[in-house]
Amino acid sequence: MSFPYSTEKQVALTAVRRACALTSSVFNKLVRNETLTKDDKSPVTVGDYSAQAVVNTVLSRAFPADPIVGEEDANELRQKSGEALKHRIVELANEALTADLGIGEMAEWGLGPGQERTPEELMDAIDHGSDPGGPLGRRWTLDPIDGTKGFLRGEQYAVCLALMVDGEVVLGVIGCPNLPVNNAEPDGQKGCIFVAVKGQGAEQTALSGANPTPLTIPAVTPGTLNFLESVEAAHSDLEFNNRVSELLNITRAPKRMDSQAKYCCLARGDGSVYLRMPTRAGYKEKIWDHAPGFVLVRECGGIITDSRGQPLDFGLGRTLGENYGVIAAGKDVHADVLAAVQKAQAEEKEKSKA
Ligand SMILES: Nc1ncnc2c1ncn2[C@@H]1O[C@H](COP(=O)(O)OS(=O)(=O)O)[C@@H](OP(=O)(O)O)[C@H]1O
Ligand SMILES: [Mg+2]
Ligand SMILES: [Mg+2]
Ligand SMILES: [Mg+2]
Repeated sequence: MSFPYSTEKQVALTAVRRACALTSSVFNKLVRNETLTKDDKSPVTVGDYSAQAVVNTVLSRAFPADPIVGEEDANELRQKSGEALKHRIVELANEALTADLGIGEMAEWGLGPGQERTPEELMDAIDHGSDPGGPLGRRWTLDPIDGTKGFLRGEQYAVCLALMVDGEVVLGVIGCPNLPVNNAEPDGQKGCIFVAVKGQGAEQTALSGANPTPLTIPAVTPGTLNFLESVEAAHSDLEFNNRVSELLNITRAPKRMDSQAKYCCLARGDGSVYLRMPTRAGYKEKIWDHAPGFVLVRECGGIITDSRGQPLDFGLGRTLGENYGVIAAGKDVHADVLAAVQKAQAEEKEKSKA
């Protein structure tokens, strides 16, 4: 008997693993070994586009009818000025697609030696990510490099892919090439991939390995609570997190890292609360920044809501709609965090009246 979504899981793991190998190689070739100015955007651009080309190529071969909501589009690459960038992207994407087949990978998914794509096919694959999203039907959402700033710093970033059916996230895969396989050994082996399927639990595997470990968020012992939060102050209200920590009597320092690696750390107990509140009115969170993390947290036994205590709605389009923030935590702590968040919000409201 095969479980629901078992083929989708295998295809998604394959696509994300190949994209992770690609982004690691982009980092080694372009960031580490070449002289680039600090604010040069090209390595991350090359990485984003080529990873989206690879994942979308695999998905559309395996599931030709499925739309994809992807972060990137190929407009810039189709301009004359994008020629050099395009050339590099085509080379990298083809390198990733034509690598030998690994365990569980199928040539029918457009993979393996001899499966090169033309530049046009790869540009079309990138643009296959232009679906507007919505409440009905089956669709994927992809963030080819989440945590672009972390990628450039050589710190945390993630390749993130999820499948939604009628607005419900049913499968999520997050590849974290720089995350230690074991949090207790920060200098040990790095690179892991997380997968969750609705109703079937979640697991972690080393990117170079084959044996998954099931994941459950451990119960938090009082006094050991800590926050997982963004690095960029522009992405999440870190002052607000600070106040919520005070209200919860948290003494441990927050763990800051880029990308949905935060959800992965929560899933395996490397941090106990992921809190992300908006820094300004008007910014709408993108579905690809949260969909895989959402199903991962739930399948690890955690709770994830906005600051009203409502679940996130992935059926509204490319964004989560009006931004009420995100609170993700184990089931034993979520209610307390939610209450503290609401108290801090009430305090802010009082202050703004004064
Ligand atoms: N103003 C604002 N508010 C909230 N979120 C924003 C904002 N601007 C951008 N983004 C999105 O943040 C994604 C990265 O989130 P992180 O948690 O990794 O941020 S951080 O890098 O740790 O600071 C980042 O994802 P990537 O672009 O894939 O890196 C953006 O989609
Ligand atoms: Mg992102
Ligand atoms: Mg991105
Ligand atoms: Mg981006």
